[in-house]
Amino acid sequence: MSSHPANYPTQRCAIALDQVNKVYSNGTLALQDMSLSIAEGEFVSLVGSSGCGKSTVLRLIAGLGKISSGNLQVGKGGQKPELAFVFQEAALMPWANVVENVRLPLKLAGVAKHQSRAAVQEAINLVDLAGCEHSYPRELSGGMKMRVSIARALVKKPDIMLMDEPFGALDEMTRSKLNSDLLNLWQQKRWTVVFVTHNIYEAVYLSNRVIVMAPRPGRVVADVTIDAPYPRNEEFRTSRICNKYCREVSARLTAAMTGVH
Ligand SMILES: Nc1ncnc2c1ncn2[C@@H]1O[C@H](COP(=O)(O)OP(=O)(O)OP(=O)(O)O)[C@@H](O)[C@H]1O
Repeated sequence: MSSHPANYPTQRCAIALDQVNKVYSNGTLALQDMSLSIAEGEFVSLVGSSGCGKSTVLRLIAGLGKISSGNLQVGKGGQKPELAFVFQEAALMPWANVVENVRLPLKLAGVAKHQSRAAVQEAINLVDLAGCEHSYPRELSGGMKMRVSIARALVKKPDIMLMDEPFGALDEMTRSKLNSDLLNLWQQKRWTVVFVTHNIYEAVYLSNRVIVMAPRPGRVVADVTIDAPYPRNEEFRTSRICNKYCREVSARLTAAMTGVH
């Protein structure tokens, strides 16, 4: 059984793209008629070959760039949700320790140091870095740096997490551990997650739905619901059902690349 209450993900729409087109200033049609609806609390992955517009979707949701036509709605009824972005590069400040790196978004928002202390410590604890508060990035492994990056995203208590290949540069063991820890966090915090990855296995393991995109122009060619309960553990990773979904997503990707849908 899922450890989510029965109403998670909710039926409330968190993000809706309706026939969105995105043309960059150099004329590149990055997205064509992209329609995608994501419910609050849902974990959705975007997969597709390089250049199919995955990062463009994330950037548009984040408000980093305008759609060319269509409709994009993030949040409901004029209430702007809190958004957090996590990139493949942890992009930490090398001269600052873990606490100062995690505190950055609060500092930029003008929150005084003494008022941010509890939130910073909570975020550090959540990513399992308690004890490393005073370490500098050069003293941390790649996986630990990514944990700091996730803590920095968590510190403002986001409603929506946008993750652009966050674990793409990590070795398989570290990626696998961070995948499990991310799922645990998601189950506690119930953000809406949009997760970009090139790794089919990771997408299936994590997601409620895997969206397969095709390039030139970028568009959705398949929307695969991963009908398997959470929590997903080691048993799920090696299960027949997980394997079945990986094969299905893989076939859809191959079809997308060869133009046969
Ligand atoms: N700022 C930009 N100006 C012009 N074209 C752009 C810009 N950003 C992206 N593109 C183009 O838009 C298309 C989609 O790019 P995007 O980065 O969204 O793809 P992606 O699926 O995330 O690729 P990757 O997996 O390689 O990161 C590509 O053809 C890319 O060259």
